[in-house]
Amino acid sequence: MPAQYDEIMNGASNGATNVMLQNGSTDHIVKVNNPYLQGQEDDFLYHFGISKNEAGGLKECFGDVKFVCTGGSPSRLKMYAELFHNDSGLPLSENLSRSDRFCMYKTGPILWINHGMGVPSMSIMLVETIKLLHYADAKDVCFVRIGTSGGIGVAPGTVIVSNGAINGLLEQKHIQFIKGNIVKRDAILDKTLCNDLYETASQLGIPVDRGLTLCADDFYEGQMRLDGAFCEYSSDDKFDFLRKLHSIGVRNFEMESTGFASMTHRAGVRGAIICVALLNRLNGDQVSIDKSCYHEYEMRPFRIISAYLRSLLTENING
Ligand SMILES: O=P(O)(O)O[C@@H]1C[C@H](O)[C@@H](CO)O1
Ligand SMILES: O=c1cc[nH]c(=O)[nH]1
Repeated sequence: MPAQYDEIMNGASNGATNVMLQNGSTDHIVKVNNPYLQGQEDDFLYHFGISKNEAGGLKECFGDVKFVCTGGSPSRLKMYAELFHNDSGLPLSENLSRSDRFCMYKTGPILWINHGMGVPSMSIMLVETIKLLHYADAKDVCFVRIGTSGGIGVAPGTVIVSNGAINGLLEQKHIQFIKGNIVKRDAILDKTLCNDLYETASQLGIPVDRGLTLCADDFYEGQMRLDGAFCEYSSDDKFDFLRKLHSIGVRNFEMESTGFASMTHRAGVRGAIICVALLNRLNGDQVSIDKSCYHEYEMRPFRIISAYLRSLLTENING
């Protein structure tokens, strides 16, 4: 058994034995809906390098998880986990992922996992995390994507709390291709969690707005940039589209929201997305902010989730 799992199970590295996180739900399991899994003795979560029948048991390791915080970059998520460990005093685990695809850190009942760029990468992470938490018998889990985005008609640095996620056809649906067909699934975020995060941002004095998030399949043409390697539309086309999006309530572009909203909904877990706008796309396409400004911006979603999580943490005196 790797040292880090051993430590976690002995309560040495995550403090899970006496920490509760009250997130307002009761006894909702993390759902999987796959009859084939029932007949399968073991299940290897390839992109984490973790098995269902892990020595020591997934329940002991992950059964207490109440929040999964996720975003694209592995180093950013590691930094968030370390900062949350400092903010909360909760012990920080080693990287629990044995694969280099994703990192996974644990601070008490909170997991910090990166998802890479775009829905295809993120969906692999979500499927394996949903199965992991299902096998661990975790209950009442919330997932929050804390990320970056391109703002539409908002000042750079504004954090957008998504009140819906739309695909490139401007529908609140996640599109998959299965069996040669297009399958569309509802993209649904948790209103209460979104409202709570919006309130937390307001209380912290962080510039915040609510709006729809457009989930693009790429950074350039899919977001109507004029600075990609290919561009077969005009500047007028771009601005017409951005203005149309703004008029129907879209406030930012990113690349994961519909997949995130539909998969969390299908798993019966509550999901929310808060992304800082790195730029206002009505003013340009290049993300050319300096390093310290970028850092200040990427810290804003973290400051919100950290304050929110700390407000939910209580000591379980019976633990
Ligand atoms: O991980 P974040 O939220 O920063 O990811 C956004 C969406 C795309 O994956 C990426 C493009 O730069 O930024
Ligand atoms: O413009 C942007 C910035 C970050 N992420 C995106 O997907 N688009």
